[in-house]
Amino acid sequence: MIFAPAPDAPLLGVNIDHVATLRNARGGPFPDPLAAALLAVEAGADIITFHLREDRRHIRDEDVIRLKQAIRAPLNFEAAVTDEMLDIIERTRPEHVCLVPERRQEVTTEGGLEVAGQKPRLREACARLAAAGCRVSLFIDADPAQIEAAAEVGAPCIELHTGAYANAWWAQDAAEMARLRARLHAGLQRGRALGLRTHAGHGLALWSPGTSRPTPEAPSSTAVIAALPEVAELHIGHALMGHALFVGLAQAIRDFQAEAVQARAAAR
Ligand SMILES: CC(=O)[C@@H](O)[C@H](O)COP(=O)(O)O
Ligand SMILES: NCC(=O)COP(=O)(O)O
Repeated sequence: MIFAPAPDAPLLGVNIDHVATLRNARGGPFPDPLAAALLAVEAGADIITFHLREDRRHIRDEDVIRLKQAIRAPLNFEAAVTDEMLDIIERTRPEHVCLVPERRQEVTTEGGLEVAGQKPRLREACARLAAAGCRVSLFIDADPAQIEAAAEVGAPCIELHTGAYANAWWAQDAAEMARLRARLHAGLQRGRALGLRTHAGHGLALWSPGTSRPTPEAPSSTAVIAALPEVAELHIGHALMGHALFVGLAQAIRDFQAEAVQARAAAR
């Protein structure tokens, strides 16, 4: 199906972290997150997003260098607010930076950045990264105090954490979905009123639980958030890569079967 372009549709940042997760599970070079990023750009991704974690559990320093050299779309470098990360970002000079919180034991980014409680530190980081030519975004919860603090410290953008909404969606908890959608929408509107560019991301998915495809009655979590008019960018990774498995698995099986059949024929 070909969709007519919607001029106000959110840009899509494709997060490639979990291609690296899969690669690192075996310690070899495959699958290469750079190859995934190249394919993503060719397929229409507007932005390539990646998170260089302090523990390097998925993306590694050499991936960052290779991405910077080879990717022509804007890079969105997600990082904790540490001196080490700020130094790496200054050397890399990605187009976009998203400052995120990190905890060693978390399985993923479980909450938003505490901006209101560390304004001097964030003000300094935003100024440093702006001086390096990076557009800075702060990854925060849809909390009015954090949104106002983001504007105060000079960040031009915020990305609202959609993880709680995404979890409610997986559980199909209608009351919680309605409450969290309204909270996100109010947060996006507050951000816009403060002059911020507003993004959203984390945990967003495409297929509805219990159905093979989203329907108008049970839209995907991605559709619900994308429909909010203040969302200028969506950043999606984990479920997008999971979705790729299901849209690509049948072809992968055919490719491996063909390889085996041809090898056996050639060996005869
Ligand atoms: C900040 C954010 O929400 C994600 O982009 C981030 O990359 C999550 O970390 P993991 O990819 O390690 O789950
Ligand atoms: N900032 C959110 C992001 O990049 C993607 O998060 P996820 O879809 O991997 O949960």
